[in-house]
Amino acid sequence: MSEKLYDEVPSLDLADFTSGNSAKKQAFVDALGQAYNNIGFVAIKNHGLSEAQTQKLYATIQKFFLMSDDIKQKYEVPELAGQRGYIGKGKEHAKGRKTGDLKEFYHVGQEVTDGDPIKSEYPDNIWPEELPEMEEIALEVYKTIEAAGIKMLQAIALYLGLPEHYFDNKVKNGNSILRPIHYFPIENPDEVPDDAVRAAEHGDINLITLLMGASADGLQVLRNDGKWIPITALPEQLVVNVGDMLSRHTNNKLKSTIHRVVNPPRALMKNRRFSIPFFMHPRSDMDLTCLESCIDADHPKLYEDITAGEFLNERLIELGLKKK
Ligand SMILES: O=C(O)CCC(=O)C(=O)O
Ligand SMILES: [Fe+2]
Repeated sequence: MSEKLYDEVPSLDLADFTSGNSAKKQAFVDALGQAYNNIGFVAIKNHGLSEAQTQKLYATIQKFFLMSDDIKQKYEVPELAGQRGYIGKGKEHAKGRKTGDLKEFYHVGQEVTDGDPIKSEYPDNIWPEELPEMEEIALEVYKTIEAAGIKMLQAIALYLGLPEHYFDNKVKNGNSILRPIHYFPIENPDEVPDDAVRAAEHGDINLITLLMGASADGLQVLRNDGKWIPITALPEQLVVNVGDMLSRHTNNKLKSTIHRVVNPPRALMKNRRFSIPFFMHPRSDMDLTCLESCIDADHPKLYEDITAGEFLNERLIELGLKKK
């Protein structure tokens, strides 16, 4: 691992990868690999998502979260283990914790439209009747970020010495989730548990996460030396990080870095925050067994063989979203 200590998350231009200039493409792959071998996060521009799409989705989800809890709860379906629709305040906690995070969120999943039998594995999306505009913009953003994610995985494949299109079929109609999050205002900080935070420190479950610029500060990533580094993406950037599935598949060559969302100072707890991550998952049958090319005498195999579907199931139980 390179010992470089980053003071901020490196910024890359996805157009360097897609433009057809082979030197730029290679430079992108090298820089991405270096960052993922170390801090596990980059910020990218030219990802294909427009400012207008971003604003429209934010406006829509703000309307949703500002509705009453009674209305929002109509869209909460516990039997789906939080995989679609609304997930209420404090329901999810980080792995290894009991206190729920100070957030509520909404899950939009894959819409399979090409006859792929995988459709039967996925629950239908849930759309709030109060917001007829939500379906179209959420699915448009879903597809656009998914396309950027496929490009990022192509760059990652090249860095790993795999065929460029190694991940393409594995993520085709994959189990990805778009998750608008509302870190709700807290008028009286004494009313929440002392150790409750917006998002306790965690690694993401999936292959990679693509995060749309948040409405406020708070996201921090844990550097190798134990220091928390704030992530301040520019409005035109997506923050893209490695998740546990990819770190497992690469025997930790790529780092799924621990991150968290801290609370604002006590006096500012009444300020809300919104963010929208896209968790890019493969199809459930993807084999996450450590790649042979990532195992050698200095890097013994760290993980048991497991499929993406089995790994996700384990995690949903650990996060409090699914019953055993
Ligand atoms: O809200 C954010 O900025 C990040 C959220 C996050 O890390 C997550 O939901 O996994
Ligand atoms: Fe996360």
